[in-house]
Amino acid sequence: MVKRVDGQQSTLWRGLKVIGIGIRQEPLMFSAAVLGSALYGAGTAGGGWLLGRITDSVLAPAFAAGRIDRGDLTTAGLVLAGVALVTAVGVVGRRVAAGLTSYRLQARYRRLLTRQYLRLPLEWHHRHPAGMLLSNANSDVEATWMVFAPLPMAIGVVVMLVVASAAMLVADPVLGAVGLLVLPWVVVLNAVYQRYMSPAVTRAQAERGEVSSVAHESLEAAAVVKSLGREESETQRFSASADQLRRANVRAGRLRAAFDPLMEAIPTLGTLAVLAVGAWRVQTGHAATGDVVQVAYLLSLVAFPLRSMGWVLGEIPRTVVGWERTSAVLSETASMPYGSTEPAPGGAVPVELEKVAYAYADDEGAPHEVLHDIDLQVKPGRTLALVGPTGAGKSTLATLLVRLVDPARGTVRLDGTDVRELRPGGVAELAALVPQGTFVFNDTVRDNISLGDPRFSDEDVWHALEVARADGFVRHLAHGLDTVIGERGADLSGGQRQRLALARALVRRPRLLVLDDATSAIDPRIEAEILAGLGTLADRPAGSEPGVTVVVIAYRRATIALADEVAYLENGRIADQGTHAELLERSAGYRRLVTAYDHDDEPDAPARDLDEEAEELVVDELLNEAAAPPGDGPGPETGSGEDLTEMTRR
Ligand SMILES: Nc1ncnc2c1ncn2[C@@H]1O[C@H](COP(=O)(O)OP(=O)(O)OP(=O)(O)O)[C@@H](O)[C@H]1O
Repeated sequence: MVKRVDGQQSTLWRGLKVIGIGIRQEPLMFSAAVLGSALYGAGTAGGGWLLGRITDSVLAPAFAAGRIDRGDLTTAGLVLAGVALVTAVGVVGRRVAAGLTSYRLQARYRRLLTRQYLRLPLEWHHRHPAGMLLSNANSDVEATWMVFAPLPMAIGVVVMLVVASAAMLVADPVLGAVGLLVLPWVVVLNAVYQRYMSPAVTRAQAERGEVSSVAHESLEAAAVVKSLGREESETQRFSASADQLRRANVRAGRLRAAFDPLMEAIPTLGTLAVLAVGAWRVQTGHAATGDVVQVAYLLSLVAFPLRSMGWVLGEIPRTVVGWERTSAVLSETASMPYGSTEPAPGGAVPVELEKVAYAYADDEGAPHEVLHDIDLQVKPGRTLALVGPTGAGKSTLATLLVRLVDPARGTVRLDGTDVRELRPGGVAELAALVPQGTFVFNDTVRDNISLGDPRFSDEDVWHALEVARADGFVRHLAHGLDTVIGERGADLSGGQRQRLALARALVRRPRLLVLDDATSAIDPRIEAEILAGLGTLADRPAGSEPGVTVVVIAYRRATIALADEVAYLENGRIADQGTHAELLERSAGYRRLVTAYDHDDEPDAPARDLDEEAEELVVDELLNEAAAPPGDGPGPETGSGEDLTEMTRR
């Protein structure tokens, strides 16, 4: 009957199934909580029964005789104290165990979700906003398992309900029956409550996810919002979303507020009925005063289990909504297939792309191809600059090279092996990507570089920092490698953050390094030093290719100048490939783009002449240096480089 698919019943059924899953995962803790609750129920109901007996056998005779038997009174007091102790142990046990059940389940599902987020391929993440994922791992998990706080109480006090009902009927069947008349009303009330509450709670939970998404976006874009003076409109956007959540919560709260007093009132009305009928039955000699006291007391006790069942039923819609939202993520099967090929040891790897195409899914899920038939080779140890107008597909190509995504067609080969055939973790051993957006963890410099990997000693970390030309500023930090960098590296300059991100990739001694605009805030001279120094990272078997193969997405002439060759990408195709000079000569698109880089931002740059001069000096020098093999001689030492960086940024 419960399974019938109308709104309320199916919600209840689905909720019970989720509860079943939780119980199977925490059977011991849950049983302990129910046991504690049963002790409490038995103790409380037993106390009621005892009270009736004490009234009849100790108090009533004492009133009749006009004197009290101290022995009887002491025994009665001790028995009642014993029962109270059992009840107290039950309450504490139930609270602790119920809390542990709920929080352990929450912790387990947060871990599962986090693992799933990390396991799911980038394509899946493209389709799911980060705010939504946060909401899944936070409020949805909480909503799912909070039901385990009142549940043991509701189940345990069934004992109380049964004991109290039996005791009522034994004390006086007529009075007991009058008292038990409240039960059907409670069931009806709960059914009505579920029907109205379920959609209200579903709505509130969805709104909670939405608020979380908007908040996450606003915080992510804090700098943009502030710099463009959009605080007011962002505040309004957030307010609108928060307002929707408030309305949804208020609606759910109103329903709860209407339901709770009714739930309270029903047993109280029952007690009134028991007292009225009881007074009449005592008068007519059909019942003893103790029976009336006992039934009235037991009925007031029954109010509690009924309420706790109401709490559980009130939580069930949230449980169902939370579970559906989290299990949607957990049941995602999207994954990347892996082979078992071990990456062969060696030095710089050759890179080969053959007829590679890649498509993103649009809003309707239809594929939208952004890279078409890419054929590209990079010889080991060479540096290739990927150049192209915005949206040409450079970053997408970078993610394919390190297998963050797989091509829709074609093959990406590293060291002659299709990346799909490498064992899990194989690509990460060969290649490292430093992405466009530099991410720095709110952690020490050391952990930002090693990411907690114990394979890397402090010596390795310092060496990577040296190659990334980050050792200078790290040595000046208050605690060196132990300095905790503020959230997202807010304490560092853009160039410093980029160099840390670079060191993070370099410490892993990649044999292919992919830099997606990862040096844009670094002074070109330092950038040249970094690329020239990459060879010193190599700790490779004799006879293997030296150094590192580098693919660098370049936006500045200074960066392009550092490459051995250039691939010019236009509308998702390789329009031309060759040296910078060759492309300047024969590719009109490339020429236009590179010239545009030269004159970019012209109207807005106040120190334009100085900028141009500085950049041209550096670029000319670099173009000359680029002709010589890397590592021919160290570049000039240029201090922090941040000032020059700002001058020479396009
Ligand atoms: N997550 C995504 N979902 C859908 N389309 C995307 C996604 N990321 C990029 N695209 C689209 O793919 C195309 C190539 O984007 P990509 O970021 O690779 O270009 P790019 O050359 O690196 O651009 P830029 O120089 O601006 O960084 C663009 O048309 C872009 O709109």
